[in-house]
Amino acid sequence: MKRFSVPFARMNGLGNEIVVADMRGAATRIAPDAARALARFEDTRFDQIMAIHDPQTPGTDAYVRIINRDGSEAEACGNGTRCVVQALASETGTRAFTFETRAGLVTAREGEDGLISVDMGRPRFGWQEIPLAEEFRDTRAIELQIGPIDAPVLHSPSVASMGNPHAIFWVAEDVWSYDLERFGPVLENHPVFPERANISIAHVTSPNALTLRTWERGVGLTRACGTAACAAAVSAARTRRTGRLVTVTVPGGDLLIEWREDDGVMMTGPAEWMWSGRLDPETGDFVRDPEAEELPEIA
Ligand SMILES: N[C@@H](CCC[C@H](N)C(=O)O)C(=O)O
Repeated sequence: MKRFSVPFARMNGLGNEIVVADMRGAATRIAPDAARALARFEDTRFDQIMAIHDPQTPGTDAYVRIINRDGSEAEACGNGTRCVVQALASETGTRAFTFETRAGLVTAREGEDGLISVDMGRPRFGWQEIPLAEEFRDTRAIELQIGPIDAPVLHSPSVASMGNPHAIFWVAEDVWSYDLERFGPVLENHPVFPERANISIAHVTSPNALTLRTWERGVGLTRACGTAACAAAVSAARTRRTGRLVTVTVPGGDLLIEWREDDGVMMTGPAEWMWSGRLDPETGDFVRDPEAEELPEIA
C-alpha cells in the first residue's frame, strides 16, 4: 500500500541544518519518533524540522511547528524561520510573511539582496519567563559554574529567553578553546533550567561584534543558532559589553542582530535550499526527488 507522504526541502540556515516539511492540508503532525528516525539517516541529519501547517489565526500565513533532532518541540528557531521564508518566497513570489509559533507571532521579510530579516520579538529576562528553577540575585548573571570553585572554567552566565531558554557564558579567549561538547550536555540539563536550555560560549571581539558557539537544547553542537545569537547580542548590550547592533559570528558565518529601541530583536542572515524529497510524517522514511538539482553539502 502506498503510504502518505509530504514534500520537504533540506535547507541550510548558515550551517544550521534544517528540514522544511510542508504539512499544509495534512490532518496529522510529524511524530517525534519520525523526527528521530529522520535524524538518523546521514542524508537528512538535521538540527530542526520546521513543519509548515495551515494557519490557525487570521492574518497569519502559517503555523510553524519546530521539532528538534531529539523529537522535542521548541518555541522559536531563528535560522529555521529564514529557511521557511526562503521556501515560501520561492513558491509564492511573496517576500513578507507572518508566522505563528509556540513563542507567538513572528514577522519576516526577504530583502532585495536575498538576505532574510526576522523580527524575533522581545527578549525576556525574568527568572520565571526563561524559566529558571529559582529566583536569582543578580538580574544580569546567574550563579552557575563549571570547574573548580576557586578557578572555574566557565561561570556566571547571562540568561535570557528569546521564546526559548538561553544561557550565555562570556569568555576572554577564543570560543574554540572550550570543550563545549563536554560541558554542553551537563549545562543543558542542569536543574536550574527546568525546561533545559541552549548553552552558548561568547567572546566579545569589539563593541559591535562577538563570536559564538552553541550547544543546542535537543540537538547538541550546532554550526549556527539564531535565537542564541539574539540572546547573546541582547545580553551583551544589556551588560554594556557591546552596543545594540552587532555582528555575531558563528561557525557557519555571520548574523546581523539589532536590538531595536522598541525592544524588538531583528536578525538578518541567509538561507539556502539544498535538495528536496518526500517524507512519511509517521515513520520518517523519505525519498529524494530524482530530478532535484544537487548543491554541495554543508562543509
Ligand atoms: N536553531 C535554532 C534554535 C532551535 C531551538 C532550540 N534547539 C531549542 O530547543 O530551544 C535557532 O536558529 O534559533
